[in-house]
Amino acid sequence: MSDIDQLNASLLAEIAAADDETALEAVRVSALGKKGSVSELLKTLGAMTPEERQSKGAAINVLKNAVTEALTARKTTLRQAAIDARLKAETVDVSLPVRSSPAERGRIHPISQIVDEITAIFADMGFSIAEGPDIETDYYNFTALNFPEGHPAREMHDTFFFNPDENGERKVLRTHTSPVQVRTMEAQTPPIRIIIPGKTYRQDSDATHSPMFHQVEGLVVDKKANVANLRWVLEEFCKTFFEVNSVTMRFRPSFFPFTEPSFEVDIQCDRSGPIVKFGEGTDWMEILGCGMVHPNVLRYGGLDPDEYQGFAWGMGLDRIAMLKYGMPDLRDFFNADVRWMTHYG
Ligand SMILES: CNC(=O)COc1cccc(Nc2cc(Cl)ccn2)c1
Repeated sequence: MSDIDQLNASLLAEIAAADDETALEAVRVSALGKKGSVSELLKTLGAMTPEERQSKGAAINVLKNAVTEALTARKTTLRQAAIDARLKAETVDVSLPVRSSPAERGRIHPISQIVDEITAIFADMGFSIAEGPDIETDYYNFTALNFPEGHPAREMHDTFFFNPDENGERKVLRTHTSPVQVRTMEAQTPPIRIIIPGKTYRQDSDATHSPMFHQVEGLVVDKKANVANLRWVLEEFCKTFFEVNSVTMRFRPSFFPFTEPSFEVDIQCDRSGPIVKFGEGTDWMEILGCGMVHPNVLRYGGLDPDEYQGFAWGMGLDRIAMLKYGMPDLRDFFNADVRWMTHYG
């Protein structure tokens, strides 16, 4: 066997024995690198006679091509083997049962569950869902909702204010989701039937008040909308939400700048036991505020109160969720304690 045949055999054996790309690269450098065995052979051609160079040169080129092809083939094999190994290691067996621990499964936060549940109930009644900015202008959060200048709600003790911007305008963190309703009245010709879930903010924090809380408000504006319609809409909602066939509600006269008349609504329940029961009992639980949209608010929305009427309501979601889930402390909603989530989620 010639020295070229011996080199060919040993290089092909080294290439076959390389079990990863690093080892294979080392073999390539040892054969085809500047000081590689094949490169050294090619350098000997210079000192040969033309006849020797012709025969030896051809043989060395055959060797070089054979080694190059073997290196390429081996690299492809190794790459495919690496892909197969990953596929095997990372394969997810979708036929496996779900993980035992709920905490590992991940879950929907109870507030999100309640938002989905309430918006689904109103969506079934023909309402659309509207959203708006959490950072609102003073105009949409107060003025367009008929809050007079100097109203206490406009004070710092209740509302988060931003520093005035370059135009001297002071933005606020919205204290309710009502601004979205004004924006909708400006943008949409009645009939309007919208439900607005969202975060709201107030300078308040104790066992039943969190500085960030969730509200759902609703608005109906049409050529004919009255208190009887309002009562029906809220009764239908409560029966579905509290899962009872009949519900007794009490409308107590109240006051909100943006509604006239205004009411606070209680639902009859039984609070004698550890868990509040709805649809029975002789106790009352306040669940929401509502009323006929004040004519000034219709006007701010660009509507003529002689042509259109409306009613609206608002409820604190966190409070409703505490009622439904029987939770003692509102602040637990936002502590992201896995034990709490496991229990309520
Ligand atoms: C937690 N929420 C409450 O205690 C009371 O919320 C309420 C009560 C009555 C009406 C509304 N919203 C509303 C919005 C517009 Cl644009 C016009 C008229 N009203 C919200």
